[in-house]
Amino acid sequence: MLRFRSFQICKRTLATHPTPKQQELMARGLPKRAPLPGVTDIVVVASGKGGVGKSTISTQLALALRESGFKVGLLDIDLCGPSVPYLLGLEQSDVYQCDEGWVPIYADENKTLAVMSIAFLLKSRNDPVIWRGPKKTMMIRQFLTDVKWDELDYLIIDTPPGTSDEHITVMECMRDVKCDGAVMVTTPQGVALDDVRKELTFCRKTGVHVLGIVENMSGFVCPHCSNCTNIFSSDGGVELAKRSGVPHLGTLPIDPRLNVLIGTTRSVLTELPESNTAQIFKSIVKQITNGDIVNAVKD
Ligand SMILES: Nc1ncnc2c1ncn2[C@@H]1O[C@H](COP(=O)(O)OP(=O)(O)OP(=O)(O)O)[C@@H](O)[C@H]1O
Ligand code: SF4
Repeated sequence: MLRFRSFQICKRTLATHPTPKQQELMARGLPKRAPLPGVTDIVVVASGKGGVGKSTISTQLALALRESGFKVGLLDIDLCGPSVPYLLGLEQSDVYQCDEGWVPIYADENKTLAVMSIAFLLKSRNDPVIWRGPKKTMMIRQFLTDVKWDELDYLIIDTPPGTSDEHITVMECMRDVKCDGAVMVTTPQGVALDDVRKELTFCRKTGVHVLGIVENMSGFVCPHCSNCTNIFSSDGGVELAKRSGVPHLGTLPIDPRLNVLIGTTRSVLTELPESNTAQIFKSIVKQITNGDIVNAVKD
């Protein structure tokens, strides 16, 4: 049986231990709340629908932020199907506890990418998470607060799909920990868009600021000539962003070369620097980091 003990949260505060990014922000006179000790900005990656590429985007976004020089944490709270360890090839890693909480896995020697997932607590990848309602809720809440992150510029949170109870709990927790914003992922087709539209309303109701929409799997990049072909409809995410009054952060095609990176901690920025896919990730990173999500208005 899995055990998830309660811990005293680290007492480190923004005032006594600001990260370099927090110091820079304070020097610029911008007020900043530090909802999790040591964490400057929290970005949640969400969608109203499953299978649209949340985990892929969370992982590559975390890696792209790391390549851009930030200290990054990646928290996978998809209790139904935690796939971040698989995507990063960290499935065999073991987490352990210290007095201050769970110690995340570091994806590199320089400790620039820290990873925590529910999957690290399961004996095998095939083990289901069998908790019900209140236990799951408690687990998610503890998971958010009981990880001992080192100082992070960004914590990326990969969430469960939008219809589950867990998802609702996660988004409610986001409000409580004062998340800086949500990146909504959709595919261009109507079904996914409908779900994301509902998710946008849900974010508005729960007071989670939406940083913008990423349209994923929009067209297919040929592995031979790199031409992009629109197999289904395209631009649904762009339209939704326009109509909802939220930024469109980028449109990613289905790029089979992304799948080659599965099981590694390599970023599309370093592996395919000339590709359109890398440029799109670069642009998303730029919008998140330049857009000063510190200033993001919480609805
Ligand atoms: N832009 C892309 N190009 C190529 N493959 C992609 C792309 N985006 C996602 N995929 C692939 O699609 C599948 C589903 O992606 P992913 O697991 O990231 O979705 P998800 O939204 O996190 O799913 P879930 O709702 O189950 O958590 C994976 O096999 C992933 O490798
Ligand atoms: S896009 Fe061009 S290279 Fe790729 S399969 Fe089609 S014809 Fe061939």
